[in-house]
Amino acid sequence: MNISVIGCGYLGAVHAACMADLGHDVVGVDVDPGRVAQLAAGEPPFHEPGFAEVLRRALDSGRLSFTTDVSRVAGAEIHFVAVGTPQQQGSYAADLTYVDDAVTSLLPHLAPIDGRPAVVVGKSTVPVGTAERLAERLGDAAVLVWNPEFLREGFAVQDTVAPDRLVYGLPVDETAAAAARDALDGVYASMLERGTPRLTADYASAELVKVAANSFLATKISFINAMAEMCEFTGADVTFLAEAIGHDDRIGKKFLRAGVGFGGGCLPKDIRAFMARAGELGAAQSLTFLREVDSINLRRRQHVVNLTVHALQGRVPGKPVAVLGAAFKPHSDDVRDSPALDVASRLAGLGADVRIVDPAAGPVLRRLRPDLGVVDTVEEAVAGAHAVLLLTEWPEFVGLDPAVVGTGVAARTVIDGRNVLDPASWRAAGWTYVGLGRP
Ligand SMILES: NC(=O)c1ccc[n+]([C@@H]2O[C@H](COP(=O)([O-])OP(=O)(O)OC[C@H]3O[C@@H](n4cnc5c(N)ncnc54)[C@H](O)[C@@H]3O)[C@@H](O)[C@H]2O)c1
Ligand SMILES: O=c1ccn([C@@H]2O[C@H](COP(=O)(O)OP(=O)(O)O[C@H]3O[C@H](CO)[C@@H](O)[C@H](O)[C@H]3O)[C@@H](O)[C@H]2O)c(=O)[nH]1
Repeated sequence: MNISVIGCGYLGAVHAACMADLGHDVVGVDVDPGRVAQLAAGEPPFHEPGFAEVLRRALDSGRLSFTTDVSRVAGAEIHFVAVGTPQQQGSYAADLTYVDDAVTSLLPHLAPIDGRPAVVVGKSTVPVGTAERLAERLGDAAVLVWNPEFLREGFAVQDTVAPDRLVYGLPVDETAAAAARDALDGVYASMLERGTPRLTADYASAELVKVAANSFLATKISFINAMAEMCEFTGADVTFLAEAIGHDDRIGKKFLRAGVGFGGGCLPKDIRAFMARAGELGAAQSLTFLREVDSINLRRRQHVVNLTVHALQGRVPGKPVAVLGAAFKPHSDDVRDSPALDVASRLAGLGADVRIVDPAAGPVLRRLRPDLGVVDTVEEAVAGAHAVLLLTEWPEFVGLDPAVVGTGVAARTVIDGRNVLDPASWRAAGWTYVGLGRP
């Protein structure tokens, strides 16, 4: 099928390449000429395992191209909207400017193909009610489907081609809904043939599935981080607690890793936008718990700062501190709302001589935060450090030998912000080990 993808960031670029790899003809459109040039040259503009290979294969097949010229979407049967919906400056609400701009730019190029209406598919994460408003804006020019995306960074390719489920939010008009559903089924045929569950609903339900899922995940993390706080008060071990409660199938083991908390371009801004939307709808009370989820999460960052200040005996200015990790999670170079970067920034703000190292996010960090001391190796980061903070659980950090790391430091204190190191072996090597809710 002929497809266009508007917005080629983490979501759109991976979606475009994967759809072409599945055999569709895809044009990816982005307003950022640098990004388009990189993608067209087969260079991933971000770190995402497996993406470079899919991108290269899709480009070589001749089925994938990238452009800044939105008129090139004419001829596509299906147009995916995958632009950003970041948090507005000074408010919790989502900024829908990019989504509205994308629709505005598409409108002149939408036309029926072989008598079938054009189909616009919203993939961006939006406040409930957005799809209905956009459908009105599209009028007769296209049928709108809301098809939220659930991919995780670090697993984006795998999650795109083998999702847990597909959700379609369809228009009320049954004929339009059937046409749009069939068109989207054509795009996802290989997944549907493998038995991927496909759930259809109205627009509002489909939009809510996405933010409900992210709210649940964020709540799970803040729940275990609240338990970590309780463990800190009682001397109990949150990693044991998580394992023990996780044996109950109703609770499950996933998303119960206590530490410095959640970050990234999704969970933090999505729960805030959800709260903002609830307020607009007069339903703020239904989501007050998310306020607590957010504040537990942010508290963990300050807690790590406090632990570090304590380790430095309150004498922070000028003290070298090694920060291992900058990305919001391993296997990504995304530093959007990253807890690691936030902690590093707060410590730098207190005057610490922060040296931060990340296997993937170094170049991004040098561009975005030239004020921070970004280094290339763990050795450089820990040289002369009075405290070592592990804040992103990259395998190369988890596997560090405490004896080797210890040779470079000024003081052997490690703060394990992800509870991934083995306290016994670090202590045996002469380190003061500080976990988060873990003695
Ligand atoms: N990143 C993820 O893992 C993920 C997963 C699921 C859903 N989402 C949602 O998907 C959306 C996109 O997220 P992202 O992380 O890919 O964002 P991003 O910021 O990485 O990418 C957005 C891209 O859209 C481009 N853009 C902006 N306005 C445009 C326009 N009018 N026309 C064409 N291109 C335009 C930008 O230049 C940028 O390249 C968000 O709503 C996000 O919440 C993201
Ligand atoms: O037990 C856990 C699990 C995760 N995290 C943190 O939570 C954040 C988010 O992790 P994850 O959800 O794996 O990454 P994302 O790529 O942001 O994916 C989330 O956000 C996407 C965008 O909406 C959704 O599509 C995904 O389904 C949803 O998992 C990261 O900072 C993790 O370090 C924890 O602290 N403890």
